[in-house]
Amino acid sequence: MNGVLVTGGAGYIGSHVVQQLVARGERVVVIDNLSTGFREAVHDAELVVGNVGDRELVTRVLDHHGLDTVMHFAAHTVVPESVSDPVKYYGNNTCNTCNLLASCTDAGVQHFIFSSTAAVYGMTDAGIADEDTPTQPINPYGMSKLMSENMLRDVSAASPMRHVILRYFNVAGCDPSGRIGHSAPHATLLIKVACEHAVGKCDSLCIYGTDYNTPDGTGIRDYIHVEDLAAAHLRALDHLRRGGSSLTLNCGYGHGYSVREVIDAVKRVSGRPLNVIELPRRAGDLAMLIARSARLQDVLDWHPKYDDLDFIVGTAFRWEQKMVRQVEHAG
Ligand SMILES: NC(=O)c1ccc[n+]([C@@H]2O[C@H](COP(=O)([O-])OP(=O)(O)OC[C@H]3O[C@@H](n4cnc5c(N)ncnc54)[C@H](O)[C@@H]3O)[C@@H](O)[C@H]2O)c1
Ligand SMILES: O=c1ccn([C@@H]2O[C@H](COP(=O)(O)OP(=O)(O)O[C@H]3O[C@H](CO)[C@@H](O)[C@H](O)[C@H]3O)[C@@H](O)[C@H]2O)c(=O)[nH]1
Repeated sequence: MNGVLVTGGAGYIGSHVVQQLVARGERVVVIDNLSTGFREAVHDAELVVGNVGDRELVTRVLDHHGLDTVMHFAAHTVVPESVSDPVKYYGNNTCNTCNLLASCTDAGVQHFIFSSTAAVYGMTDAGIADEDTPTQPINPYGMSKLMSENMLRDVSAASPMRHVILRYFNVAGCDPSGRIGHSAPHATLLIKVACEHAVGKCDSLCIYGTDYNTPDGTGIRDYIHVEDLAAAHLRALDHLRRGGSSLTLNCGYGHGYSVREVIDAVKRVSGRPLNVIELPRRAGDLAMLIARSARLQDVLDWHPKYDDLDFIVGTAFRWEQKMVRQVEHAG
């Protein structure tokens, strides 16, 4: 019987994937401890509140529902926090993933799709990474994910399970219908923070570094809309169900925008002036990181629908406006 366990399905990216899975008629069960996720983000799927590292619980959920696929999003995700508290990151991202893999082996899971990150690459010569670029993470977050990738490859090699590792670049935007979005209260991601400022949640927006070796001196990233990323997960599932081999794939559009270009887009889309403060570089940041994503397009026949900065920013901005209205309504 087909069915998907989505770990971290109450979080930002997981909830968008759950929505797409349910929309095409998949049987979905979510497990999430709600540490950074929200019960309200899970529509139309069963939510089990618990820890992915709880081997007994996860095995029971997999067996009880007869689930043959796991999509693993549950993790801590804040890079600076991983530097100050590495044990938290290795514990949740690596040790809990090891327990989850043990549950998958026990329950005979066939397909595993893993949320990895561009942070596994670290410094690249030209700021562009393909899947064969050496992995040299420069922070514990990236290392915790790389260790999980390696565990997954080893477990797959020793069992009938096959996997797809998706290395996300900078994920942004929200469901265009406005049903779900990015609700994290202490977000640090540029597009979310800029949109929070545009709706008045904070007084200013900081640019971290204006002296990078880039055309306008600010950092360049490859921003992928969360709905396009979610669609890549469904393609990955189809690939594994067709009997496709295990894969590691970059998820990005293959081109980037600078911090100043993103800020201009937020001004354009919101129609609001922004109070921008220029600060020194943030520790651990790279000048540029862009995906070579031809493999994702070729192997999974994935084609982006929302490769447009103003569209991405527009969906993020409308979600922030909705959250402000909800707070005003509640007050
Ligand atoms: N947001 C990005 O730009 C980005 C980029 C690269 C990779 N990723 C990866 O994508 C995945 C999802 O990230 P997100 O941005 O949606 O973050 P998020 O914090 O919104 O989602 C993570 C979810 O996992 C849950 N969770 C955490 N630890 C858990 C545990 N031990 N047991 C059960 N549930 C647990 C949280 O409650 C939350 O709902 C993560 O694995 C992250 O590393 C995100
Ligand atoms: O308030 C802000 C926030 C960010 N930036 C800059 O904006 C760019 C993007 O930063 P951010 O949105 O924080 O994303 P990254 O630091 O690139 O990291 C994200 O993207 C990675 C994949 O590329 C993921 O692995 C990480 O989890 C996720 O935090 C960088 O140049 C930052 O210096 C600012 O100038 N001001």
